[in-house]
Amino acid sequence: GELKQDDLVNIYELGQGNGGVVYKVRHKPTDKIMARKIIYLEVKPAMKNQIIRELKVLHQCNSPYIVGFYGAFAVEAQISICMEYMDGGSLDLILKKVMRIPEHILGKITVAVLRGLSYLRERHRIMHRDIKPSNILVNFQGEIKLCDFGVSAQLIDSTLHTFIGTRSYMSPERLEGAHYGIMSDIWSLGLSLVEMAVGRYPIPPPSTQDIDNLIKEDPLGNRPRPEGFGCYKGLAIFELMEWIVNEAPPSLPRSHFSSEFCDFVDRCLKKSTSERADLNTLLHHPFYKRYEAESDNQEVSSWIRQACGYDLDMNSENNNRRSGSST
Ligand SMILES: O=C(NOCCO)c1ccn2cncc2c1Nc1ccc(C2CC2)cc1F
Ligand SMILES: [Mg+2]
Repeated sequence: GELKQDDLVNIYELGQGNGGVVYKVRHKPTDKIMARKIIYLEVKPAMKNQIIRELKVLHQCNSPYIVGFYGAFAVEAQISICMEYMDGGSLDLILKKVMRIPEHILGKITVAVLRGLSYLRERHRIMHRDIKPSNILVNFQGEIKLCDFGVSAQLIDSTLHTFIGTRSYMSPERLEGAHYGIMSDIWSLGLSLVEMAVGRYPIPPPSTQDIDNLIKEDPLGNRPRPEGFGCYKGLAIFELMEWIVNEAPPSLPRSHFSSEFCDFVDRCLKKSTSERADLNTLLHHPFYKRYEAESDNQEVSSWIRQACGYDLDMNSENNNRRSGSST
């Protein structure tokens, strides 16, 4: 049945950011644990109803690579979107916990993101519009799923002006105000992969020396990050956008990553959309092929558990530590 506010009990806040706050909640009638995102919108009632109507399409968005949807409703100026609770949190929070994400895990993440993007395009004729580590969620079963994609055109329009951010995963063509589409999601995937592989937002690109320091210091990439690392006082957002549009794209050093992985991100990060690989090309790329065969989630499940500091032999219920979620 329909979700309504009075049936939900807040457990704790999962995250905040970019105009939304997310709570871990319990749905009393079914005792189901959910994530509830609340977006504040001062819009006319007609627009609010249109947003809720458009969000109902999410009931048809069923894929192992897309976060589940339970329902949406509006109360005053709040839009609530209730979705599957992912107990491993989002990849930006995982990245804060560990130094870097190892290549074999990034391979599984790439498979999930490309399959999720394919599902959204083939079955719902939509692009994601906001691919970045905080919109890729994981759980202790080792599943990797996408959230916060642009299913409601009215919600997109109503939140366009609320862009708050210190970093951009937007493609050069989108930053320039040109027409953009799925190819813009491919750029965002490439940039996200470089960030997760190296351990910091990759613009301006880290020097080879930076990379050596990153890897030499911590080859396995699992030591907790020392204070101050990664939150380098980078460029201001406008300088960042100028850099993305005017300078060479970031790339991975072949000294520390496989040539297939380096080639994969290079093809995602071509500044010209005509040179950039499209979804189908990437689905045939050796880097994707290397990981698409593996069907079990066990490897990712073990890695997520150790990254979240869970002992492998304890189940997650015993630890009531918090895990983050998308914002
Ligand atoms: O949440 C968002 N941006 O995050 C910024 C606010 O923290 C956005 C934006 C535009 N959108 C247009 N339509 C939906 C959304 C949408 N949210 C959203 C989309 C899909 C799901 C699927 C069930 C998993 C959950 C969602 F919450
Ligand atoms: Mg988000």
